[in-house]
Amino acid sequence: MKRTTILHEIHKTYKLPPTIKQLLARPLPSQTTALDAHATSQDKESVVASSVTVNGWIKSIRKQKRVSFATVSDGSTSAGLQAVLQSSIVPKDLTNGASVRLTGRLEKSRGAGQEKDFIVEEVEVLGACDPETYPIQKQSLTNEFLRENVHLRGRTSSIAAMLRLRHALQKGLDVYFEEQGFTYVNTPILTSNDAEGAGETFKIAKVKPDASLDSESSSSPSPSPSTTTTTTAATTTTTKAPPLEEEFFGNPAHLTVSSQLHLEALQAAIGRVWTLSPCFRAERSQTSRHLAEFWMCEAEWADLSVGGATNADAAATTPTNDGVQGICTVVEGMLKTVIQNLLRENEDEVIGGGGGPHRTELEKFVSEEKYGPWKRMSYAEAIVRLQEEYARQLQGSSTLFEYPPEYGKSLQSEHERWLAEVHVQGPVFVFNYPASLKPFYMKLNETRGEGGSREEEVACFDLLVPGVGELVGGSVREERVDVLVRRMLETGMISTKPGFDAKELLSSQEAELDLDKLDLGSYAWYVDLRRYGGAPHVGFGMGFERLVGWVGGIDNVRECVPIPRWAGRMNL
Ligand SMILES: NC(=O)C[C@H](N)C(=O)O
Repeated sequence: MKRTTILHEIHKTYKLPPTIKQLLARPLPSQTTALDAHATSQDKESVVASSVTVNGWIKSIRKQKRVSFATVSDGSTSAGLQAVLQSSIVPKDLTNGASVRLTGRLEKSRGAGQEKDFIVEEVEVLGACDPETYPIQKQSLTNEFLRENVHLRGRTSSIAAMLRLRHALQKGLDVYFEEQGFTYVNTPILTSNDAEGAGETFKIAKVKPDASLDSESSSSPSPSPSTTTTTTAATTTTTKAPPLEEEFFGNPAHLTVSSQLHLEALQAAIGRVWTLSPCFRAERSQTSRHLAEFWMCEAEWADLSVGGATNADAAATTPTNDGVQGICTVVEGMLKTVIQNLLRENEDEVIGGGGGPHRTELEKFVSEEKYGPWKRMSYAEAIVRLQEEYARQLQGSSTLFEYPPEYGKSLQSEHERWLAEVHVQGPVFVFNYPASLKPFYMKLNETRGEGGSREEEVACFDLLVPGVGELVGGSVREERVDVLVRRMLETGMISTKPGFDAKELLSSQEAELDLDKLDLGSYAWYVDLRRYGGAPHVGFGMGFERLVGWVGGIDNVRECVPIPRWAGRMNL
């Protein structure tokens, strides 16, 4: 048997009934004549059967004397199925929110607004839903009300559309990375490192020691430190102090803030890797762009062209595939692929709440004719543009940046949004930030800014997009052991072994730091990656919820994740 035939047989035997989306996409039996003589048996099977059973939830119901109308949804599409029922078969508990099994036939609709009607012959209420107390009422509900009822909010059409959008975006990412020869890998959630060195990790609490290990060790001749002996004049009693809690893994553990470091280890083994993983940041931030638990799409790949000069200023106007410019090219390709896929699959329902201007804008950004390659500018140039704008603002325009832009300071969200929304009016890559603003793993450029006047800069970029600000960040990774270790020592991430002084080592005239004098702690393995066949490589990370927000035209990342968590809120 041919492979396709075998697969077809398997799909026939082990298949679930069609979803509403699948049913609505199939031709009706009355339209089968449209299938010509060349139609395959698969085509014929995909015609709607004469009797179909649908499981779903009642979204709305209008009960009339003779005939009742209900909209039924199973979540597979925003278009509900329009069910027409003889009122005589409508049970009392067929109310908004109830889960039902309906059997009947699909017919060409006589009403406007939908192509097909579902003429119901049998109704079974699988789970009733008290219409008086059901929180998901038909009137529009505020985001805050739905966050409080997060366990039920997937029943609303906007959150359900967001869930389908996440799915569609993930499929698009899969397509792009597959085409580029990447391998999808899984990285750990628990880690011994703070990948950003920014101290925003959630720590895993210590645990009580394992009692069974205790009894094994009780045969040891040395007394347990948790046993104390109290002597009084009359009696001698032995009481056990509560055992000291210990690290479960033997060393401190955290929830990961980024998969990057682990991805780098896998990259150094199989070349091109990517992941979409949960990340956790213990920031108290209450902004519309931050969550304590979020998903990040991250990729690392070997870039053997990166070995040379990495100062990308020269390449700013002609995108090349070297160094940081090469990463920007990949990120642009990835986003254009993902958005094109979405637009082609006509996922209109999930873009900006049904298309409209937001869809048109996205179409423009991914079109080579209408928008072209995305703009790129160095951090130094961005600061100049922002300072010009600030000067204009000081001369009397109504809004004034809260933070005056200054070389050497981080771009604030207001700066990022002005660059993307007003200055460029579209996505813009900002590259080569001062090293002091960025983490230890970013590669130091070989030249210090123009004329040596600026600080040392790193070969990195942020992609800023309208409505969101920073969507993606990435860099060439520092593969030179000495440069890497120096930055880690300077920033206090690693220390010296007893008897050595960090300041002295850093200022010594010796060409390279002596690793034997350093305590690399939990970063020893990361340094090893460079010592054993380390090669130039690059990577980036993209907040998945921010992508969902940008593409979906959704204002707050709390509405871009199924079950959001942020400082002060975790209802389930
Ligand atoms: N993988 C990345 O480059 C993302 C970066 N580590 C971050 O967390 O922002």
